[in-house]
Amino acid sequence: MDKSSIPTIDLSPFFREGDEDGKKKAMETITQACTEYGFFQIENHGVPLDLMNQALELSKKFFDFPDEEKRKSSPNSGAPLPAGYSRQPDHSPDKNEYVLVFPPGSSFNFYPTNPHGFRDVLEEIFSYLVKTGFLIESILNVCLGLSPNFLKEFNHDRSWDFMAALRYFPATENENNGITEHEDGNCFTFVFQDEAGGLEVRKNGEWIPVTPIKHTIVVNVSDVVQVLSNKKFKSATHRVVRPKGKSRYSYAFFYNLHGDKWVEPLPRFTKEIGEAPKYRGFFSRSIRS
Ligand SMILES: O=C(O)CCC(=O)C(=O)O
Ligand SMILES: [Fe+2]
Repeated sequence: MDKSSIPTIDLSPFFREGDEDGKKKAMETITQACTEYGFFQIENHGVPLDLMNQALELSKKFFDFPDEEKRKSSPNSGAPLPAGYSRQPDHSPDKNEYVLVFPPGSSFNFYPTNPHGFRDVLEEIFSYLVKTGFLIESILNVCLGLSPNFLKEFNHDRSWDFMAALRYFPATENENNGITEHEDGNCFTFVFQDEAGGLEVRKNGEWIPVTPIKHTIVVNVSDVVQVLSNKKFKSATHRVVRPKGKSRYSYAFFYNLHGDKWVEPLPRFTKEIGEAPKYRGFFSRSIRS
């Protein structure tokens, strides 16, 4: 594996019958990436490529509207969840704005009506990302040596997932923070991005740029998988550095755990192999990291 970039894995063997060798090789690379730092990219992932293009084009159009237009789809102050358009407060070190969406059909959703077709594309891509989530979940089970349905049974309720269409403002002379370094608190996150670049993952103390490759999706293993596996798989530390002279557009899809779920290292990674748990159990809360 090239030390200065993150691996890209072709998932096509999982979409055809009988390519056991292809699946095995893909899973070996995924296992290595998750053991080392919890980040990899996927291609032939099942999400239609023209839909990814459309989603990025429409979010760019939306974010280019004047504030007044964007704020028409801001959540009301009494809204139970901040669906719709929001912008990080001026005092935040994170300089981005975003549209937050919950699963299609959720009564919490509050979609922009402009540009035309944005809502349809957001709903469609959300559904595809859930399907790719099922696939990644089943692959992670096998990579961890768990039963193929383990994560699905552990976490069967998909109504807690959400997705953000994001726009990062261009860096200024003095600062370039887009999202401060963090780990995601969910199971795993998918990111796809335009060509601007700026996402970085920390590996052995060094920041590695996740160079955009058109039509790939970044998979970011998060805290729940790290805790269940007693840190066999790492929750990746990542950040976004804003490029100069241009905005950056991305989508982040959070494959979450449903509310108030007890999470602790599994016996398979602790007492069954004589290792002490590295974490105490906790109730997960499904919140944006
Ligand atoms: O926009 C990105 O590339 C990453 C977003 C992210 O890390 C997050 O929202 O947690
Ligand atoms: Fe993140």
